[in-house]
Amino acid sequence: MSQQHRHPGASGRAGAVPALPDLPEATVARLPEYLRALHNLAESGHETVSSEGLASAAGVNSAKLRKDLSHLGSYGTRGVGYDVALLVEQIEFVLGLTQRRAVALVGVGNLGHALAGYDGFASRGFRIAALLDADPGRVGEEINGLVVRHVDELPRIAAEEPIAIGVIATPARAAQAVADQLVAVGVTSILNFAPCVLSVPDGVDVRKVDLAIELQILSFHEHRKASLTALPATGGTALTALPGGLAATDPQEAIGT
Ligand SMILES: NC(=O)c1ccc[n+]([C@@H]2O[C@H](COP(=O)([O-])OP(=O)(O)OC[C@H]3O[C@@H](n4cnc5c(N)ncnc54)[C@H](O)[C@@H]3O)[C@@H](O)[C@H]2O)c1
Repeated sequence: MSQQHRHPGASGRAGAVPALPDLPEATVARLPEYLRALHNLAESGHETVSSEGLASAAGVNSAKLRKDLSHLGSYGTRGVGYDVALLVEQIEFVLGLTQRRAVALVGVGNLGHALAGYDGFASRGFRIAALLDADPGRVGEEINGLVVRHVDELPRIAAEEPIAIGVIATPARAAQAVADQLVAVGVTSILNFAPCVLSVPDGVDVRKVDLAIELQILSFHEHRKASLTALPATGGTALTALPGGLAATDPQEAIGT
């Protein structure tokens, strides 16, 4: 997932909750991984965990984990490690998960149906409050106990209950208009599944999920691995010819590594 837009000085949503630490974005991205690992540890009866244990459960290196958690003022206890319940509490507080946030999902087609039927949001602090679509043929359909409403009802829905996050699962050609509608009713966080760049005002955060891009990045690594095994050793520096006469001289400078 990529971050498309973030307004200046907004890391950690400064202003909304003044006591929050100003965290590096990469740390913010890892906190949900720690949280998931901590929940699993708690479920299996662990009350404490070492930084190495938590790092390996979360799939990161332990020095990075210690640095991340030090931003929260969490250093663990020498010889004991971190208190699992306390760390869950701290991370949930920082991520703003102590309140359940209302999500409006716009576009209830193939992907929208899958998202609307996914139970995992509730256990992670989110509640799908509205399902919206422009197709009258979809309006009225019930998914997981929620009835699909027409997207034009968005202002009424947002007036009934503030929408914290808007999820866009429409075709790309409709996504900008939907983003504008969400912004117009006060939504300041958008998760965009449509393969396009959205233009939003300052103060609105957009994150984009594009599985095709993830596959393309993996494709690059596959391609690179194949090219490295095909090349004879060149004393550590491989020179790979690219179309158009370009050359990649440093295979370590791969995107996404
Ligand atoms: N991010 C990913 O990894 C990923 C994966 C699959 C699909 N997608 C993208 O997700 C989007 C949805 O894909 P899909 O397969 O579910 O498409 P779909 O055609 O099945 O569903 C799209 C829905 O959006 C609705 N819609 C169209 N315009 C609208 C508007 N203005 N307001 C509200 N609803 C509107 C349609 O009526 C339809 O129900 C596409 O942009 C697709 O490219 C992304």
